[in-house]
Amino acid sequence: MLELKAQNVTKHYKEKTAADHISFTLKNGVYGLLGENGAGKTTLLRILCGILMPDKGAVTLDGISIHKMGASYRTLLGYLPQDFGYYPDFTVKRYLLYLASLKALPRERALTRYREMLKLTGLQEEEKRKIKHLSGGMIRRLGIAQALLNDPKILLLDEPTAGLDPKERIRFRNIISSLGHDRLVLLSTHIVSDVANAADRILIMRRGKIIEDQTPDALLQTASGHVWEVTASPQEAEAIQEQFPVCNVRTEGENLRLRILSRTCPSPHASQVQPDLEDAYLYVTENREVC
Ligand SMILES: Nc1ncnc2c1ncn2[C@@H]1O[C@H](COP(=O)(O)OP(=O)(O)OP(=O)(O)O)[C@@H](O)[C@H]1O
Repeated sequence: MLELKAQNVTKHYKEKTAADHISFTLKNGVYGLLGENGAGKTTLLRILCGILMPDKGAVTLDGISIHKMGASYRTLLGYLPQDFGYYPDFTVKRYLLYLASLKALPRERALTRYREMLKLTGLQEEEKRKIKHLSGGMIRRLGIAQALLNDPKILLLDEPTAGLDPKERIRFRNIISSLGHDRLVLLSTHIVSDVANAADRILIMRRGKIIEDQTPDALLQTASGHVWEVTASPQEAEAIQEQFPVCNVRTEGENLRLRILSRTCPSPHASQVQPDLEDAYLYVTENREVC
């Protein structure tokens, strides 16, 4: 099994530290890289791809620097950047076969993989359509199809669900879940539900640092006992929101039902509830502010 290792990876853009002494080891499975916009996810993925050199630290595959591996690393890699480049006037078929030739796939193999990828991503009916006529969701699926053409053992996906509607999102998640068995998939997103079911491990990134690296169950455990719900009048709700991080608010008649993070019981009327991953993510990222 492959072992992709980041050791003390650090990257600065002038005074900004986008990756700050990041270390982890990834093997086969699906990993969710969660973090708000600007946390440093794209920078980290570009470093893991070998497109960007870290200022400090190293990325190794089975103990060998990915930069030393060069082309042999790239044959193992599939990458879907946030804005992947495509040619709007190409048809789906022309585009994927063109990408297959860039990845140096022999003709027969290219055609087989092309058919398999169309099926996996549900784009069979679109093969003759020009990319400029596809929906945003179809284009994202085309992106994953191109990233998978060479059957990569390492698949890095940068915000693959950005801009998708809920139905496309679910479809995408199902594709991702089916991929992680015999490869390493790292998926970056700022949307917790994108990785809640699919990820074997969740890495949370904040201000260039990996602040958590846990299984979803362990992450839920972290927030256990710290999530509460309370019904409050709009005035009371305002006071609560000033005091505690609020995960969710919903209207209940004239009142509001608040879901809040607190280490101790925040009000005599509050009841403790089981955390979900959204709560746990907020708990971890807002930890210093949870009283
Ligand atoms: N080429 C660059 N020059 C200067 N600063 C940069 C550059 N690329 C990224 N940054 C900064 O580094 C930080 C991390 O950016 P990065 O794009 O890696 O984060 P991200 O988590 O992927 O965010 P997003 O989801 O918005 O893309 C941000 O503050 C960003 O403004």
